[in-house]
Amino acid sequence: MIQLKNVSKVFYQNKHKIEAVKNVTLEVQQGEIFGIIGFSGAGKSTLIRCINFLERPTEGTVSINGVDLASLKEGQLRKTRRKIGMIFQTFNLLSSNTVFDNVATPLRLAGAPRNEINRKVGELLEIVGLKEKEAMYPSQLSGGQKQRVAIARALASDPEILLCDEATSALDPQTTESILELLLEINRKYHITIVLITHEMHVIKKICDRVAVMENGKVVEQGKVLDVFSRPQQAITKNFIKTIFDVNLPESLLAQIKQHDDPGQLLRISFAGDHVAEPILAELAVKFALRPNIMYGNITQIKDTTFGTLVIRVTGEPAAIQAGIDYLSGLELQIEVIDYAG
Ligand SMILES: Nc1ncnc2c1ncn2[C@@H]1O[C@H](COP(=O)(O)OP(=O)(O)OP(=O)(O)O)[C@@H](O)[C@H]1O
Repeated sequence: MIQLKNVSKVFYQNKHKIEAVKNVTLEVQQGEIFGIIGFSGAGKSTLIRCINFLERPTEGTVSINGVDLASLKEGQLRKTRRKIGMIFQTFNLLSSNTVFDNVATPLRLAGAPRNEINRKVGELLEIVGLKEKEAMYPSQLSGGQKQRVAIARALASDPEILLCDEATSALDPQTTESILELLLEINRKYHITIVLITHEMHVIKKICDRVAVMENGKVVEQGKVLDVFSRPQQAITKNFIKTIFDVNLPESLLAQIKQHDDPGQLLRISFAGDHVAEPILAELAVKFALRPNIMYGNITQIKDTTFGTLVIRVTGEPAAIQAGIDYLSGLELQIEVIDYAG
């Protein structure tokens, strides 16, 4: 488990104080994929670099499996760091080394025997799907292939934790998908804890279990991705979600609704997992004699769970509408009455 307690990091540039990370407390459980999202300059890179002490926090503690990194001597810290792999947006491969040699480097540095290196590098290149490219040089590879080499190299030390610093930001959408699939596979097969930073909500949605949202050096919101997605608290979180999943009714539709003689009640229903299959609209009609009309809907996949939102207009007796809302609320659906009058 990774524990960050009240971590702050201050830089000084020409005597100017920059508070890159401010009082961050978070825990990453063994085996989970934890995402940190924020805009450029939010402090994500600095924070993730504090996890392996590439940056030493100015204040606060970082503990890995209960051990405070600040308490370790240089040799012990190096040993702990070997269990924390890292990959970068810019891949950081040695351009004069072949794919094989890039992946072999950590093993050679650790003094592994030649036959062990050959076996392990072969196995790792197999995992990342690049066995046939082992004699090539980084300049002969695509961005996605370079990142695969970097992932294989990071795995060479059998890490328990993999830190990903904007690992897919330099890649096109299709290549991003395949690298995210690979990270997911590595997490599931080898139970490696992954901490990633990104400015793309799509990355969080696809592979993360939990997420922390950073703004101006602070973590302003954190939780399970599904919870944060369905009940975002902060404006910045809502904006990130909006980039991939808009829950709002288009203005033109709203204008049309206002013109109805009996506009009824507008409800936004959000649902996840099992509730996707429930015939709630038919129930409203049959049980409460309401007339539900679908105005707008959106559905998406958040890692393994389906999440959707539906805006409906219900007309009928006011008491029946309230009873219908109570009924939907009882189903553990998230119901929101949209105020369209204003
Ligand atoms: N070594 C450094 N010296 C001085 N200031 C720094 C240093 N590293 C980061 N900063 C500053 O700290 C703040 C946070 O930077 P950081 O790179 O952690 O943000 P980020 O969220 O990762 O942004 P990006 O996505 O653009 O990399 C910025 O104002 C940055 O200029």
